[in-house]
Amino acid sequence: MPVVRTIFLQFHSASISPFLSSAIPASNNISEKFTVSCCSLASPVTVVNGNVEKMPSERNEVRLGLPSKGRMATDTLDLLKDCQLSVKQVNPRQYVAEIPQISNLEVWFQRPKDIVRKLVSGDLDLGIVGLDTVSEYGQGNKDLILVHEALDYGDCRLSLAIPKYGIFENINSLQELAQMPQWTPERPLRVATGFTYLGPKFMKENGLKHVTFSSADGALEAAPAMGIADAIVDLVSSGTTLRENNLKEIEGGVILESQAVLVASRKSLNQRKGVFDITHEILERLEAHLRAADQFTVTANMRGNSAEEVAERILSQTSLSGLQGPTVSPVFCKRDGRVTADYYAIVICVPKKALYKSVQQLRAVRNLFLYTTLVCSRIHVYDRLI
Ligand SMILES: Nc1ncnc2c1ncn2[C@@H]1O[C@H](COP(=O)(O)OP(=O)(O)OP(=O)(O)O)[C@@H](O)[C@H]1O
Ligand SMILES: O=P(O)(O)OC[C@H]1O[C@H](OP(=O)(O)OP(=O)(O)O)[C@H](O)[C@@H]1O
Ligand SMILES: [Mg+2]
Repeated sequence: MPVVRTIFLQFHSASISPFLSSAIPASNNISEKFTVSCCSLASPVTVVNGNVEKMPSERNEVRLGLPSKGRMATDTLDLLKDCQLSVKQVNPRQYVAEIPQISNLEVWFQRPKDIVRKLVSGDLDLGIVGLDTVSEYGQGNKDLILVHEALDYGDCRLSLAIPKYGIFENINSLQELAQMPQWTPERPLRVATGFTYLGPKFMKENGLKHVTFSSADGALEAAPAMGIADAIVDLVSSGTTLRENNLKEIEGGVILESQAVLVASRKSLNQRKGVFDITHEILERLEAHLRAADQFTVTANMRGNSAEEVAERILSQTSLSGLQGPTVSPVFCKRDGRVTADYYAIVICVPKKALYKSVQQLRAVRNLFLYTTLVCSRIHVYDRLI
């Protein structure tokens, strides 16, 4: 289950708590990465991605970047919908949209990597992308804040994978790969990847010396069989693509565990009017939804002499006694012209991980009574944050 591991906004003060050094490590100004010196001109030409100004640009609207394409796009809209935030696009070919429930917020559809770049350049204030994209394109920039780091979709890992066959047949760990005599300065381990920041950083941190990287986009898994590379660094989810291409992951080879995250620009949060409040609003809705998604209501009808007696029976069970509740309500029926309540409907709220045990214990109690139904359903909206 998605545990919401980090919420970085402190709502009672205007400050942002210190955070996140592991996922987004050392500071690094991303605009340096896009600075190109053009040798044929007398003076160098600087190419930056987005806004060239150092300060946030003049605008009054708060901007949220959402993935425009790929598997994250639909899932992100679905999540927002579950949080009662409907993204209204005037037409599907337009890149700007609004969320009527939040005023002064513009939604911009962008490629995930461009969302990260534009957060850094100050052209977006908030964004939803995979942690892998934040880490790769954010390159440790301290301006990027993970406001929510577990949105519970887009789960995958960035992994090093090698062939199952040939010289790699008996290699099953990063250590064994590093110790292979084949890798020399003249013939290094050749790795194909789209993650040209995280890949080399990982190899360096793990002491692999003779390694070269080639950048590639898509269908990376074919590179070893084509003789273009010895290994790959790519996203893995089910593992099917690796398996079908005769590749394997190795012990110690996971570079990053990723899922969708809500990212903000620290500068925007501190300096741009409205960003903090809107972030708070979105975060509360996300939290309410994600917490509720882990909770189930269990309803059972039981026979008893009184509501108190039924409640006592239920609370005598260890798994059920710690829960708030139960709610016990009489179920009325008319018998021989008289209205009576022989049955009681009990409702308890159970976390997903306690569901099986709770249902088992309810069944045990239920055996003492006549029963009609036992219904479990996911709670869709929590009415308030705990
Ligand atoms: N196989 C996967 N399973 C689950 N999530 C994934 C998987 N591959 C990628 N992701 C997540 O979805 C994000 C977007 O991936 P997606 O493949 O949709 O876009 P892309 O790779 O940038 O574009 P494209 O595949 O069209 O070139 C990734 O950054 C990652 O967070
Ligand atoms: O472990 P699996 O479930 O098989 O998923 C892994 C594959 O998914 C991604 O590719 P994608 O489908 O995005 O295609 P791409 O290579 O064109 O990006 C990733 O690059 C892997 O190739
Ligand atoms: Mg892809």
